[in-house]
Amino acid sequence: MKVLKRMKVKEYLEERRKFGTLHFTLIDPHKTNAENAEKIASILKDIGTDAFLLGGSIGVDPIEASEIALKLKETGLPVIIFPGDLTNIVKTADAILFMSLLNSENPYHIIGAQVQGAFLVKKYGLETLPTAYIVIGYGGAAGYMGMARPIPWDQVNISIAYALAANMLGMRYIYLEAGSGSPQHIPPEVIKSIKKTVPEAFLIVGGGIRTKEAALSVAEAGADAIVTGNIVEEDIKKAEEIIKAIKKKD
Ligand SMILES: CC(C)=CCC/C(C)=C/CC/C(C)=C/CC/C(C)=C/COP(=O)(O)OP(=O)(O)O
Ligand SMILES: O=P(O)(O)OC[C@@H](O)CO
Ligand SMILES: [Mg+2]
Repeated sequence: MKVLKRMKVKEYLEERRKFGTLHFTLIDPHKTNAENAEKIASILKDIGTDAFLLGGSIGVDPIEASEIALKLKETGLPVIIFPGDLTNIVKTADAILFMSLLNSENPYHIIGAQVQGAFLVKKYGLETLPTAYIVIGYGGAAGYMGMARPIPWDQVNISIAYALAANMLGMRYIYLEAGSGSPQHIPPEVIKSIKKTVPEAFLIVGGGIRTKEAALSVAEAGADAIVTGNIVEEDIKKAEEIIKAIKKKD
């Protein structure tokens, strides 16, 4: 595997997905400081996490976030901004999920924030990963702050139609979000149907994944990457188990 420094994040993700489901560790700068992030990063890198997502819905201090990004970068793994808003955009990251919350009721979260952030992203030289952000079910803080109209869990066809429309609009990455801390993760049948409809899309799935069984069911349904946030902060051993399970190290 080539080292990331000579590789674009997009190429790195494509290369890695050939070997199975990826794991993304989500770090929220509002909840984790640079020292703690460094510890988490070194533990989870050794177990096999593939990249770091950096972001939060609320209370992000861009100065702290840029310090955290620097620490995470020391692992050699990509640091990808997962923006809750403009304060999440920092120069020291490698890339950004340049995302539109497709099922928001507020155009600000569909195209407004992106217009406001575009010059900054360009100025910082961040690699952009064009992402459809689709909120399903619970929604959590992201759903609330992003004024999403979450798609009901059982309305599988509506979720498929969103993913198809995103793909037709040229969005390479599709993030299926159940909401941070969701009591339920994205149902496997939703993931399966979307994977079948848009097999070429890079499917990121997150929200409410807290056990290895849950992670495995999401991976087997066709997720290209699984995101875990809360469990990393609450019980790092469980996060390690999740990574080992999807990397088939158990
Ligand atoms: C600035 C650019 C390019 C885009 C704006 C991005 C959009 C559309 C944001 C609106 C939706 C939103 C608020 C997403 C948040 C995504 C995120 C960082 C989630 C991480 O989890 P938290 O929501 O912080 O969960 P906790 O409650 O566990 O802290
Ligand atoms: O914190 P959890 O529930 O793992 O959710 C992760 C992520 O999808 C939130 O945006
Ligand atoms: Mg958060």
